[in-house]
Amino acid sequence: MPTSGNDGNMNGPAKVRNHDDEDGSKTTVTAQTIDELHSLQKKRSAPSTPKGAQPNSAFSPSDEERTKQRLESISASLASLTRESGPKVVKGDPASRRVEHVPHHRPAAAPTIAVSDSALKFTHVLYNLSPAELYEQAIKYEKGSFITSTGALATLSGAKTGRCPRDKRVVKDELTENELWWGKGSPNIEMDEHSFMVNRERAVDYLNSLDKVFVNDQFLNWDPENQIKVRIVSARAYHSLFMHNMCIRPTPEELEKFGTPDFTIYNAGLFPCNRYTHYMTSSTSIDLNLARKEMVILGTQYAGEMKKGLFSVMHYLMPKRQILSLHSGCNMGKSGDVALFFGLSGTGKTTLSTDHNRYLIGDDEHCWSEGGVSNIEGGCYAKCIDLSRENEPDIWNAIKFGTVLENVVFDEHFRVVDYADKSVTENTRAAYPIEYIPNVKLPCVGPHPKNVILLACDAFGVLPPVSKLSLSQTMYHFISGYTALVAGTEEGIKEPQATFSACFGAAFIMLHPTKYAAMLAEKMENHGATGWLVNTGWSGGSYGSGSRIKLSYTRKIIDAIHSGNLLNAEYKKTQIFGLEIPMGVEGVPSEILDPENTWPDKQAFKETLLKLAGLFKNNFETFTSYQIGENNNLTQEIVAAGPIIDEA
Ligand SMILES: Nc1ncnc2c1ncn2[C@@H]1O[C@H](COP(=O)(O)OP(=O)(O)OP(=O)(O)O)[C@@H](O)[C@H]1O
Ligand SMILES: O=C([O-])CC(=O)C(=O)O
Ligand SMILES: [Ca+2]
Ligand SMILES: [Mn+2]
Repeated sequence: MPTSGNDGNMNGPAKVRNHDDEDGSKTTVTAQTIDELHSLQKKRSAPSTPKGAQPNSAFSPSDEERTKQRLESISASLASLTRESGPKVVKGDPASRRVEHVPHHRPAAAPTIAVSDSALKFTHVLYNLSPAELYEQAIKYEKGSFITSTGALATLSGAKTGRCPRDKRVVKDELTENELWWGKGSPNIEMDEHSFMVNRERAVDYLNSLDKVFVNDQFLNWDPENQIKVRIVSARAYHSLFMHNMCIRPTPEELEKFGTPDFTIYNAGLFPCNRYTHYMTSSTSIDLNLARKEMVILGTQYAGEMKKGLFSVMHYLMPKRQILSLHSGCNMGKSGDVALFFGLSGTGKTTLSTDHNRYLIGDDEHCWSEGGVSNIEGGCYAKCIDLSRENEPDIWNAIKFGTVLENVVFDEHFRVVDYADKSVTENTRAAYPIEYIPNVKLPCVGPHPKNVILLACDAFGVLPPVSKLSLSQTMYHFISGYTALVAGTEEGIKEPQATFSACFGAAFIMLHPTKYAAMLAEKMENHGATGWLVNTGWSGGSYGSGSRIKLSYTRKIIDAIHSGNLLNAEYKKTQIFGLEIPMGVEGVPSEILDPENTWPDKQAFKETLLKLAGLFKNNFETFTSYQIGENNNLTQEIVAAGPIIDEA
């Protein structure tokens, strides 16, 4: 606060003075009290639709009515299903005196047995807070929340720093029993409706026991005809800001018309599930009920569960509308050419779709419909381990005010993040709104893809840096969903671990993989898309002797795919995997294009290649008994497009 020059009291505490003091100075405030001064600081947000008359009343009767309806809707979301109709909800922070609109909530003649003390208390609702408000909530109330030197919000996700796929449950009822993929290899582990309700009640009771909950009303999917309205009820500002960034943010006008959500998440992750509950095998449970359109989270605060839980929902809802949901990144060139980037975690979807020379449509979850592609999300979720300004400038610059930084380590005084530090976890992450990437394509939609790039981080070092795939090879590798990362990178040399995850995201799919594969084949064929396999992993030997392919080389390869130069290059076919590899790529040393050249020990190369081929074959066996598409020809072609191990 500026101090008046002729005040004569420069050393004392600043005084609040009235401006019609004797000196009539304009440098003093008009407020009479500190409270009044504070009340001047915050201006009411303008109502989203201009109301014409009554410029002084910020809330016209219809605004009031709308607020009441919204609180009733939230009260219904939070209602216990075994007691009275819903908790008393109040808008605003309980710590601030400005509490708005207590709805007159009168349960309809509840029987005494249904009345409990919890029915007498209020639950404050912090509804669609802004990033600044969420920062303040996090810093005030959530241990481990700090502002980093670039303005991001550093948070801790608690004991869980990654997803828990084994704790995911899906309600098996008459409908889902037949519709979903169950059994071996499926990510859908069943639970019954009753156990779901036990967990739901547990989550709702926990949330209602708090002074306040956060509620986000947002959208999924940039395709306006297939948009899904989601409500996220959570206990932490971290969760609310994460979803604010990751889902599509409604405009004030859209929020006014929001109405009833299509899907609701109850995130009670701070509270464990009860292992006496049927189907519970740990204190963590992520439960999906498609009939009720609800998800319950207990026993994990890792925010990625919400993001990927909703992705599972989309993997159910979209194929019903003949829309293919994809675990892929997506970008578009200046001339409108769209590329999809599939790959398991850590293979480069976010890194390679964030390309300074192209428009970003999205980094992780998309839909491919009759109209083209659309991003499901409103934000990106980038891995931060070893992040550098040089290699990934756009992601680096996106880590600023508003961005959630999970589980990173920083200097205690300057709050400069050390991205190399894995003390909390190797899975450090940044969640930021997509418009933090400068060349974003808004709205995040594009025409039909021209290139479908399958990313594999092959730590065995035997897959070529790039190969052009036939349609059946694309399907073979899509269904296989291969990558091989190295487990404990710090404990010296370890065998790479091959991972096969159908559709490059088996943890999120709800139907049998062949359903998605058939849709992809049809769309690629109809729109003339070319498939590519890009190894972002090892070259010159397996993990331990070779090294990871330079990101700059991979970027050159991707450039050549986008430009169309690679489509017409000269090719040769590899042994065993039968992959077409180019003789040259601009900016990439030719000798690395055939991995055999880069291995000093040719015998070791051959053995490792055969070993990997065997792993592919074993994995694919479970799919050979399924038919893909309308007739059996495609299935046979796809099986034949895998590696051929000649025993002779
Ligand atoms: N040649 C390369 N190509 C791609 N990424 C590379 C390469 N070399 C190193 N990397 C690193 O590998 C990581 C790829 O992670 P990225 O976040 O892009 O994975 P993702 O596929 O988006 O995973 P998720 O689905 O978990 O978000 C980054 O940290 C990147 O810097
Ligand atoms: O969901 C997460 O935690 C991160 C992610 O994108 C993935 O694993 O594919
Ligand atoms: Ca990613
Ligand atoms: Mn992902």
